[in-house]
Amino acid sequence: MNSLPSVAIVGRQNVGKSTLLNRLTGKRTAITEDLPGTTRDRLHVPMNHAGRDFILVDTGGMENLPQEAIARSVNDQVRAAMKEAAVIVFLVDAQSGLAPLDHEIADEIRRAGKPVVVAVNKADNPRLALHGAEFHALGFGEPMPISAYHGRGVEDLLDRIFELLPEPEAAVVEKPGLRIAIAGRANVGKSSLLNALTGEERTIVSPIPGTTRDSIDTAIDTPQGSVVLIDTAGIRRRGRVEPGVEEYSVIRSLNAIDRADIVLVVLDAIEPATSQDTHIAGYARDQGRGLILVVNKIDLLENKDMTEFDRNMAARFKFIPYAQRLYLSARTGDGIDRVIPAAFDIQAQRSHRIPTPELNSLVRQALAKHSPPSAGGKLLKVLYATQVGVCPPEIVFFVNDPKLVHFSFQRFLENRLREVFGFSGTPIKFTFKSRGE
Ligand SMILES: Nc1nc2c(ncn2[C@@H]2O[C@H](COP(=O)(O)OP(=O)(O)OP(=O)(O)O)[C@@H](O)[C@H]2O)c(=O)[nH]1
Ligand SMILES: Nc1nc2c(ncn2[C@@H]2O[C@H](COP(=O)(O)OP(=O)(O)OP(=O)(O)O)[C@@H](O)[C@H]2O)c(=O)[nH]1
Repeated sequence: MNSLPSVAIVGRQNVGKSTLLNRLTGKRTAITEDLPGTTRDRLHVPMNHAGRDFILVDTGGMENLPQEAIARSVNDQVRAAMKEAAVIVFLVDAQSGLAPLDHEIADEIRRAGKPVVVAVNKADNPRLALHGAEFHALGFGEPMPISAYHGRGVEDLLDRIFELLPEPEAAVVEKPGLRIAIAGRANVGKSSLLNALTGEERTIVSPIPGTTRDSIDTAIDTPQGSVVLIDTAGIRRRGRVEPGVEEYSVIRSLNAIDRADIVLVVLDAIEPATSQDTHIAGYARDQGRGLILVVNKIDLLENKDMTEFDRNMAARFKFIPYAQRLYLSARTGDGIDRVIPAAFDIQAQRSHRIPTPELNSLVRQALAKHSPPSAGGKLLKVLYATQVGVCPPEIVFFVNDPKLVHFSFQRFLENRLREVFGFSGTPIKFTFKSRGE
């Protein structure tokens, strides 16, 4: 995956992490205060230095706060940030000097095994800068004296970070084939589905939520054509497992959707519509991906008549009425053989191009049936429609006044289009432009 490298600023409380972040980004993004522990949640700020893009990550202070729980979750977040980081900026304080906790943090940083630069902050004048030497003891080479507050040494620090950043990745050569993402929250059976589709035990399946860590692409040949399965780490429910790691799982899952043609939103038959489920499906829709709602674990359902269940599903997911719904069991294999053909079918529908004359005659007929909306006596006129894109299909309507287009009218047009041209399983993008635009 071609994601931007991140640079984590790590250090105990009150050494000036937020101040440094503000200085580096030239913005007042972080809240700084004299109170220790102000920076609670991590901040990610995109940066560019000397033509390199990276993401600067501010971490909370690594202090053993009396409120054990909060402290531990902060530490987990810091660890997660370090794990993800390409470079670590270890920030220490020239004015308070080398503290025992600095050594503990140094050990943590060593465990992360990343390139490190020690920045000695609050070295506001040359005398204080001399104090920097004692931080040699941390074992990360020459410490760099800086003053985040006054801006001293900050450019040099950026240059040093730049040197430590890895070479930009060569553009990843994506494998050819239909790209199918297996998305869903933790424990719905994504790994099991992947195994069932590939026909081998290639991922570790476990009843403990959060077992699938990294997204791995798997290429398979099917009777319908080549497929690349994009596996995603579960989108975890907030506060459930390992704070910090959860956040990265969400980003990774959304990344997988970004890279896919078709998204399998995997649901658990026992609990098929949590807000996480609808969030994932909504994201896939907004990205214009083909959508299949895969209800897994149907072997656990007592009532085998799915009519009522399916009616409820349609109601819960009425924001994507065109999404296909498949019922299966990754465990027993029941229904598995319908997944890949359904994905190829949707891809064909997403790729369909309506010839302009056909499209316009459909629009004319639709308008004749449903009198178009008007406002203050002004009637909406559709002058011309044309499909400008595929995957997802995108249709532009030239009208006399786009303000006259109501949501209900758009829905009416969409329904007519779907009745005639299908477009099953795919969102359609509509744009209304005024004549001359
Ligand atoms: N003299 C001096 N003070 C600084 C400098 N940089 C930061 N400070 C002060 O140090 C205090 C703590 O700064 P913050 O940026 O909030 O520190 P932090 O590390 O983000 O703190 P936590 O959120 O508690 O982890 C503030 O009062 C800053 O004004 C500096 O270069 N020189
Ligand atoms: N009864 C039944 N259990 C299933 C089925 N599919 C998966 N499971 C079980 O559900 C649990 C979670 O399955 P996984 O495949 O690890 O789920 P996941 O979505 O990859 O989970 P994370 O790694 O947490 O994101 C395991 O105990 C599986 O054995 C199924 O079709 N029927």
